[in-house]
Amino acid sequence: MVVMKFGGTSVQDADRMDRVLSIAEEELNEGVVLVASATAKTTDRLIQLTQASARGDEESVQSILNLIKTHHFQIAHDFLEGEYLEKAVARLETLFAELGTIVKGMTLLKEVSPRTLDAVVAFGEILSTTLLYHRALQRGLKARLLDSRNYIITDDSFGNATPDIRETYRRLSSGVKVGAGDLVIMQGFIASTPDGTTSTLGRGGSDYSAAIVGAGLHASRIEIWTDVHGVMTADPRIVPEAQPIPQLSYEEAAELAYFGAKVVHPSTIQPAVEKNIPVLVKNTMDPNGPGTTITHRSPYKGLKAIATKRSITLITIQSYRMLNAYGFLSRIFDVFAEYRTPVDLIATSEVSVSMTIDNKANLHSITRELSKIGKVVVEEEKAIISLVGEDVWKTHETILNAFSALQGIPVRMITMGSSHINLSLVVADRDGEESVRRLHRAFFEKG
Ligand SMILES: Nc1ncnc2c1ncn2[C@@H]1O[C@H](COP(=O)(O)OP(=O)(O)O)[C@@H](O)[C@H]1O
Ligand SMILES: N[C@@H](CC(=O)OP(=O)(O)O)C(=O)O
Repeated sequence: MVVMKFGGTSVQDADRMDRVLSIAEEELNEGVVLVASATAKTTDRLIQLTQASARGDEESVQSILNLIKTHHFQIAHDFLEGEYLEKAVARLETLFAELGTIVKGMTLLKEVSPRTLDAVVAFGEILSTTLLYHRALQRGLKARLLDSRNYIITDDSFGNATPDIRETYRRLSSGVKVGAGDLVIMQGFIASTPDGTTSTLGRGGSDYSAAIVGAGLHASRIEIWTDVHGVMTADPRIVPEAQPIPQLSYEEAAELAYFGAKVVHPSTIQPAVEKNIPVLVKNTMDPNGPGTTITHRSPYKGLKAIATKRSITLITIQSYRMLNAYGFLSRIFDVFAEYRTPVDLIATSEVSVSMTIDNKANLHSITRELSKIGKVVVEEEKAIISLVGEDVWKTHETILNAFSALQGIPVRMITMGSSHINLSLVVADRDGEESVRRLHRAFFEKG
């Protein structure tokens, strides 16, 4: 059995949805679980909808709602007919009536809790899979539509919930049977708490859903279908010369994903690693292309790709009380733990510690607490540039070449992951893209 995940751009309209079903059909003899995201832009629009409701801005609420409605009804009319169209339209009407009721409540109260936000954004995936399902039936496929909320069970951290993996695997293995010829359609991103309240796995979370479903059902592989040729040597939006990487290790892929190569969601890799299931990243617009295969082993040592993470905050804490002291770092990290803020990079000297964080939600409180320990300097608008590959910094040429490529661009911090897999630099955000382009030129565009 294969799990195939299709992202928002892969299901953006009727043509793409048809393409997706053709790709899935090719693999139906193995049995397919198709995990789909909301159509491109829909999740953003649903979030805008909640923001407009919170302002009590009824005019914007109606216009966003109409945009989402028109788009989905258009898809239904574009590729469905007869009873399939009738059934799909009836289902869409019901879904939009439910959404309308929630939105009315929000607009009246001018209040949107994280729980309500999840209830609203979940409609994106429910709508897209409803359309895929009816089209699959019209195409004569043996299709079933499941609600992921009955299988993926999380805690109540709405907006970025953590799955209860054991319960989720239990429900998947007892409730989802996939035989040869079967097409099971499920939603990415959405889940529920044990009492049935809708939750979500965080933005971009459909990859994670696919990996959880793949691991829970012992899939032979997990395919992530997207709008690029695979994991590339750099973000192709920044570097048009970027090339697909045929093979990567889980560790390399996780590092790249975490440090900004958003083609694969960072958590995706984890459930696949644990069950040793290969992850393939492929292009919906070029299904016969090789894509990227992510497995346990790296095919060769050295640099594979350059990733970048923007809008980073660098926090430096300095104190002479650090000299020869112990327990200092733990006091610092307790502050980050208290405010549930992950630290990405860290560099220390005898009297100072520099750290980067991505999430600024609690920056003010964190700074206030850290000031009790030492002098704190906060620098915003930074970018992390990561050179990733097994043993990437073991050869001194990588470091020499990197610094010579970056001549004239001030490097604020440098760290080398102890796993030898990541050499990261911090530069000003405005220098981020130029740094990636120069490094890519130096390492991948020679000759
Ligand atoms: N190293 C990289 N390789 C491939 N794509 C990358 C990389 N870094 C960033 N990206 C971006 O990731 C995008 C695909 O991710 P995403 O938008 O989440 O797709 P989807 O909607 O299919 O889930 C690509 O369009 C690309 O611009
Ligand atoms: N629709 C959700 C989940 C997701 O993963 O989408 P995509 O696969 O298009 O990145 C989001 O936009 O965050």
